[in-house]
Amino acid sequence: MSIQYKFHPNKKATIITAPFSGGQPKGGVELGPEYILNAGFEKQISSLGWDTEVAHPLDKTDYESVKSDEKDAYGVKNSKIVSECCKKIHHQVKASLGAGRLPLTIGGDHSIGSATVSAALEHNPDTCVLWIDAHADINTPATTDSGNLHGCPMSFVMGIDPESYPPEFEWIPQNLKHNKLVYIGLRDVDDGEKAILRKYNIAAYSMYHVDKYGIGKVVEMALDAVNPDRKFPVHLSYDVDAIDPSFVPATGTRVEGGLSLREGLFIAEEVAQSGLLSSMDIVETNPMLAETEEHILDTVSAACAIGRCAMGQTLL
Ligand SMILES: NC(=[NH2+])NCCC[C@H](N)C(=O)O
Ligand SMILES: [Mn+2]
Ligand SMILES: [Mn+2]
Repeated sequence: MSIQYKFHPNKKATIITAPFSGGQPKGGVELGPEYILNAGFEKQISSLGWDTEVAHPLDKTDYESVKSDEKDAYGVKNSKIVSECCKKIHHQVKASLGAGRLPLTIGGDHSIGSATVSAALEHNPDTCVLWIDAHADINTPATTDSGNLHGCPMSFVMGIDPESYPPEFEWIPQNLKHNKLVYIGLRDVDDGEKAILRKYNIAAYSMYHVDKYGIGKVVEMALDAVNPDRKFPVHLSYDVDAIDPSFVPATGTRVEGGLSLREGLFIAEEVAQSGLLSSMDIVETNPMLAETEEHILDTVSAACAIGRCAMGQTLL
């Protein structure tokens, strides 16, 4: 039986490329979308019955040559280009949703999460967010040590400590409520982020919970936390580093002790089964950090598989 998508009954999707690396210092993550598309991703999604199109909102803008490793007066790096890139992605995600299509944004680093999540919420304010990641990405410019903006998108969308934001981020709609976000896969959370998670009582399932309860129960608890009646649209923001680096080596902030590949794919399958998927990101694939050809293949294949599972591929 094929899955019914409540918010996308006509099964139309836009694959949105976000070839951008300015949210973190390492080069190569901007090549993620190209590798994923070259692996045949669009065909894989259309084979599942989706009417697909591909959008390139960043066009050929050269962000790489203007990227810098200097923190600004607010303690973060590259605010101008991150903001500019996010604005373009935000408008594309909103346009796709407005046209009745499921936006599937492929990165690129996770700084674009503030663009996609805020767009999903503008389209439907009931949307809840499943953030699958080793990291919480909820630093504010005041709490971040690294100054890397891919570690901050969730604070921007929630409007946590807005006085600390560079003016470039004033446009981001602060439209995500604290009870609408849930994490799975966490295992490297900064102290300032832990304080934020506690202060706002944000639902979070770390690898400890995955080991303790099993992934099936954890996904159920996660959906219960943000979508108890299973009626709200789901934005799935998937950082490939949630999966253990032994399966997904080519990513910029690897953390040992992650999800098995099957656990990682199960999350996407279960979101698909809920029928509530409305929009999605797959980010942080960095082919340049591979040490071997096999590393590239493993990582790109995992990114494609995450997308296929969320878009309705079943094992039988
Ligand atoms: N999207 C990611 N991979 N984020 C990693 C963030 C790491 C760290 N918490 C930081 O703020 O820099
Ligand atoms: Mn991460
Ligand atoms: Mn992330």
